[in-house]
Amino acid sequence: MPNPVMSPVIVALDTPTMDAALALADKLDPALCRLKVGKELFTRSGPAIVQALQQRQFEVFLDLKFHDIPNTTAQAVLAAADLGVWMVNVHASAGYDAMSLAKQRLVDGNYDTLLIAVTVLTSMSSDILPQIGVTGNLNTQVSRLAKLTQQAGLDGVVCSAQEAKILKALCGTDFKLITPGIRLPEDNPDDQHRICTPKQALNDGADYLVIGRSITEADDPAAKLKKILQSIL
Ligand SMILES: O=C(O)c1cc(=O)[nH]c(=O)n1[C@@H]1O[C@H](COP(=O)(O)O)[C@@H](O)[C@H]1O
Repeated sequence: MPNPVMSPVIVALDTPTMDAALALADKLDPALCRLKVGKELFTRSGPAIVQALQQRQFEVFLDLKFHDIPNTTAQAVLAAADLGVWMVNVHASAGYDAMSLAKQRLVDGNYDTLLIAVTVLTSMSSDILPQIGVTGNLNTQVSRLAKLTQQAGLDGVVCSAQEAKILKALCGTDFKLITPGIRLPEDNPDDQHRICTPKQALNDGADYLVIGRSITEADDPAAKLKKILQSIL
């Protein structure tokens, strides 16, 4: 197993091919970041990409956001844990039973893979929520799903850093907050709606920062990662 990494940055390798992902990984230092493998890359490359990154000493967050009936969700989480990944996620809106069964099976199998749940995607804003039947306040919805996730025994949630303060107060310091939608002031927000700078996110209580395009589309990804790390010193 790789050594624990002190950096809070998780770089999202949202590339279409394994070759492109490994070319990016080879520019990055496993002492300075973890890597996230998401739906596009995993669907194209499968477990081989996870193994190749682990061989390069990277800890991997497998971001497949499982959202299914309890048994299917739990067995998918176990399959991810069998790959030796550092962290895996589900959607909190799969519900308490799916989350708690998945966590129970990890505990029963003595896995140390962290299990977290997505609350409300950072690409969503309050005016979009009614499209999916959520008519209440966005922070209320994020808080409800975070509390449900904690009650189900998971290790933390994916949320926007804009909700970090509220969730740390609600769920306590041990409950991990993983925050995508991170941008330096000069970066393009792309399709993210609830964004925050790395420094503000950490000040407000985020534990990990998921950062994709700001790093992966930079002319020099390693230099951009270092710039981000310097901004949070
Ligand atoms: O679970 C995630 O990682 C995730 C949840 C969320 O609410 N928002 C979100 O952007 N993500 C992921 O975080 C990454 C963000 O990438 P960038 O917007 O390029 O920094 C993408 O890989 C998304 O799939």
